[in-house]
Amino acid sequence: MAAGLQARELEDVGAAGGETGDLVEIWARVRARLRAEVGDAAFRSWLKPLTLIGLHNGQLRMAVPSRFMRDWLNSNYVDRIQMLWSEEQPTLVGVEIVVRPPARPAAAETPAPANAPSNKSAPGEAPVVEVPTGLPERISRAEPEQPPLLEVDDEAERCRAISASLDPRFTFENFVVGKPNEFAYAAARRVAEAETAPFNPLFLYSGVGLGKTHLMHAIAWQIRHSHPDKRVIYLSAEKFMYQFVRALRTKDTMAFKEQFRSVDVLMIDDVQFISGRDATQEELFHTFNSLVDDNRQIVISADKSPSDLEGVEERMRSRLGWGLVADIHPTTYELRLGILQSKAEQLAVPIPEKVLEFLAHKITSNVRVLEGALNRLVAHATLVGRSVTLETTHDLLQDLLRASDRRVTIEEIQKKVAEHFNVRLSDMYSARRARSVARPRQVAMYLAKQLTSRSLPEIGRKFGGRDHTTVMHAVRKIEELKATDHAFAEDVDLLRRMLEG
Ligand SMILES: Nc1ncnc2c1ncn2[C@@H]1O[C@H](COP(=O)(O)OP(=O)(O)OP(=O)(O)O)[C@@H](O)[C@H]1O
Repeated sequence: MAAGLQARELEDVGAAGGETGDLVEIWARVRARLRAEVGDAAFRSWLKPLTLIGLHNGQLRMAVPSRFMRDWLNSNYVDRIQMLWSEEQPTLVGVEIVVRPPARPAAAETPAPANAPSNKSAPGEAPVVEVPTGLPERISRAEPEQPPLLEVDDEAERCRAISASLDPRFTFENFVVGKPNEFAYAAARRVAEAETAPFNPLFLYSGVGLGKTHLMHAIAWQIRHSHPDKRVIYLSAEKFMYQFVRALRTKDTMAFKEQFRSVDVLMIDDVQFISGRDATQEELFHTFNSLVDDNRQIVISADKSPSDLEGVEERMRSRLGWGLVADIHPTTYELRLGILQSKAEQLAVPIPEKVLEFLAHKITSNVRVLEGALNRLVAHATLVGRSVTLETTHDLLQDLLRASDRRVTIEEIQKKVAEHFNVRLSDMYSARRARSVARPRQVAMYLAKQLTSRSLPEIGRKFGGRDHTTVMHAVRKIEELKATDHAFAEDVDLLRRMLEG
């Protein structure tokens, strides 16, 4: 029998069949039945975190770590729990679920379990029978006590260790704003400057290399600057998973949960990484619930919108979309030029405006590639001590320029032209010289020269192994015809626009 139990409470426990241990046994049986009824996934999400506090006046008291969970259990499971429990103990009057958030550990202390029993009751409330410590782990505690996760005692140190990888260049000041990213930028700034979470979570998404990570780091820098006392954790979803798995392996899950659930701002980058990783998703889900309940800010980034995240559970996707979802659109010419001008300004080497315009026009894939191109020009100029010109740019960036040209292939051009002039695709490579097939073939060669960076011999090879002089002749012929035949010129321009998309 647990020490410190009052006579009145003993009566209640007695009604259960004699000993506090009976309560625990009943709970174990009820849990087993619930698990069989609802299945493993729902059980792990909603019922496993439920812990028994005790019984008073026929009222069963249980605890969960967050309000969100309590509400969910009240709407979905509490009646069933009561029914199953009543079958074991007909004197049961009701079931009450209370919130017991995980207590924050003092620095250099081993954290207490989130649901560690406490003998304190709310003022004016009758004390409740507490399940004493020393009961089987699986019943009385979510996790065993463990030393802190990163072997760093001080919690602030732990946060710093996780966020150590913030890039000093990724600040709001260095972020160039244009139409495609103004909404995401404004949302990020608002989160960084607000005293309390204005929308939760902030979900940023875009294609590769368009500035999600930059904005996340910028939020972290800004908060660090204006609220140095706030605990901010920034990490990739991959790292979150890695730490979670390590915590499982070393049985450090309590410290893990504690660490993530006690921050002021949690930022997780590239959340698409958790696709198909069920245990990590579940942990993240509970972390989110706990933080949102406490009004702590969460910022997430991904390469897709929440609803398009395949391999991510429905409840998680809906959770991710609850706050503000902001996407960054592909760059425009103006934004690319703005970014290049801003980066060029920071470099010691002068870059002619013509070169920046050329790059902004040619390299459209993403900002990372654009930056890479600029860095390559600067590195070359610095090494050989020669200034950057349009010519050196062409030479140095051949591969990049070709890669971005690859958006239109010669095969696509041949197919489109054949369709347009109603000839067979094979006529693009055949030896037939009849005007009805030779002219479309020449148009295709001309467009291949205009729309790709392939050389004349390369183009010739793609057209049935023709010589480069044949391609040159075709290009000249089409230019002549365009200059003299207006309808023909329009036809060719239309094809060009269709191919350029
Ligand atoms: N608007 C912008 N202004 C200045 N730099 C930018 C801008 N957008 C992107 N960048 C730069 O482009 C590079 C790639 O951006 P970032 O890493 O943030 O992209 P991402 O969307 O997170 O990419 P990934 O999908 O690969 O994670 C970074 O160096 C970043 O500073």
